[in-house]
Amino acid sequence: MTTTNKQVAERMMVALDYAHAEQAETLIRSLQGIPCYVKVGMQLFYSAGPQFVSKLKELGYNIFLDLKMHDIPNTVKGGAESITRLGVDMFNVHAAGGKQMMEAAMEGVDKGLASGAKGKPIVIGVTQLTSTSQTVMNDEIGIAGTVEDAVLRYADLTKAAGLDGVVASPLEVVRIKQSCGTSFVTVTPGIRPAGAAIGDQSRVMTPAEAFAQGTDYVVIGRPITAAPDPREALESIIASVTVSNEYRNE
Ligand SMILES: O=C(O)c1cc(=O)[nH]c(=O)n1[C@@H]1O[C@H](COP(=O)(O)O)[C@@H](O)[C@H]1O
Repeated sequence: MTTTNKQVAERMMVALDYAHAEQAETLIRSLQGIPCYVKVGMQLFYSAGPQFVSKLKELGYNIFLDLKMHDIPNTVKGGAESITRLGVDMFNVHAAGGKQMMEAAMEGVDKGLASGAKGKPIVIGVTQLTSTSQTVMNDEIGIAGTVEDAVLRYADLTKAAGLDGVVASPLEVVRIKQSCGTSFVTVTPGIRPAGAAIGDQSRVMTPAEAFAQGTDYVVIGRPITAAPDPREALESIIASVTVSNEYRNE
């Protein structure tokens, strides 16, 4: 793997959206040697639990634990403390829980660190889910204005609460970076290589386009996990970013 490809791979987060640990293990084996992040979401975590996260950590993976906590501040604080002790590299909470809830998450991280956790995880706020369209946000959920403005509002709130970044679609990255600064981390799902099925996603971009917006990490699930050859799918996504000439890894 070339240095550029390695740098791109390190910013790819493969979503292990499986109901059983064995399925995730099969995928992990097929991706061996590619230095990507792996994302453990609720489907896998609720079935395979913290032990499986520890196992992935022992294999040397960087882990994004995507449990999207959204509860009263005290409960989120306790959840964040437990997650920090688990030793993941990144986790998320819903920005819609508000500033006090997000601050409580950061207090939970501090408590986890004080009780012996090894490293501080990157903590990010979920803005508007990438499956949410303009129409759904306005007419069903009842939030007025553009999706982009709603995402921006959540991003500013997340920053004010002291978190490290947000989950958003790549379409909003430029404005988030303008408003919150270039070091404010953006994690962008809703990634679809050209021609791939969009499925339940709504606000999508190709991997090369997402990196050209200046995103830090892209999250990719089904375009890899549902491919006949997941390793080949990931390698060709990595190569598509390299050849775009738009990706800059400063
Ligand atoms: O927090 C997330 O990771 C997330 C936020 C969001 O707004 N949209 C979103 O798709 N995700 C996750 O990103 C992954 C996208 O998967 P695919 O649509 O299969 O590529 C899934 O695991 C989602 O749970």
